[in-house]
Amino acid sequence: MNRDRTEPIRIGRIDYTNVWPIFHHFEPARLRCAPELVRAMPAELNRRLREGEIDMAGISSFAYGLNSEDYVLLPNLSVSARGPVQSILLFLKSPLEKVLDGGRIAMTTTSATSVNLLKILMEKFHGGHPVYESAEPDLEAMLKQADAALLIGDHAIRASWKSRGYEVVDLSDSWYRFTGMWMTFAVWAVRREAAAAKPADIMEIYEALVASKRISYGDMRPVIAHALRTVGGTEAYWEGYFGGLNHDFGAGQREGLSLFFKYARELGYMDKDVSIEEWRSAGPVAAPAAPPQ
Ligand SMILES: C=C(O[C@@H]1C=C(C(=O)O)C=C[C@H]1O)C(=O)O
Repeated sequence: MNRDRTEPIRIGRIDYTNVWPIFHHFEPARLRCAPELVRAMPAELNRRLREGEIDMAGISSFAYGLNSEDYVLLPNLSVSARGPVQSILLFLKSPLEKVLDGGRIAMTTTSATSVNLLKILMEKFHGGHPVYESAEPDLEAMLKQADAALLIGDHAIRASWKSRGYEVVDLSDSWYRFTGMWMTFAVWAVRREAAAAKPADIMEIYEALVASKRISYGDMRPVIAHALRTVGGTEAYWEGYFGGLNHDFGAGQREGLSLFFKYARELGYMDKDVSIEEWRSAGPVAAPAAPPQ
């Protein structure tokens, strides 16, 4: 579906706390192009962007890989970690050895990246062969049916707070231990036709997102205060949480994401080699070089 280009740009916002540093100081109503914000779970934003219902969004990095030919990626924005992330969690009811040996893992319907990261870790790095199923993100209901449950985002955070003594594996930590690399969970993608039709609007939005991120990183206290008020927890928890997250997309994150795509392809979960194309090489930032005189 191609949207009517006279309408304002529609931006998807992941409805989890992990993106707050990018959005806390982002005020769409103050932008000249007055974009609309649509909040949803990552899997829903992945679908909406793929179907052209929205023009740009933070989406699962895996969903970017699946449809990369339709998208350009905004530089320097992501949800990444190098080591533990605290919100991509596998809760174990049975010992890991049993899970690996044909055990059942219930995986949240809200994710695309972490479900594939889980498969890579279980199969490539642990040599296991679990059985996967999708389930709504409700830990106790998931563990009634399965030996282990994968939750992400605020669902994982809240479940970790009221943990019933399950062993918990932080998948970002596992990825780092096995590869020594960054893991990028979400990237900011723009539909190619939107980037071509409205480059100035995309640039205005992009600069406002990057500015919001810069302000948040200069002082995380307002973001932490907002998280305390709306989600709960303690100040120390949120300091640790935002301290472990990273919202850049540079050489390290790119290298980690390429490796993730390579392993997903190797295991048959990604159907092609993915080349990561950032907007600067496709958009107005890359003005053609002046021809030699
Ligand atoms: C770090 C996180 O990153 C996320 C994980 C995603 C996924 O698994 O598809 C998508 C977007 C991000 O929200 C998280 O949700 O906790």
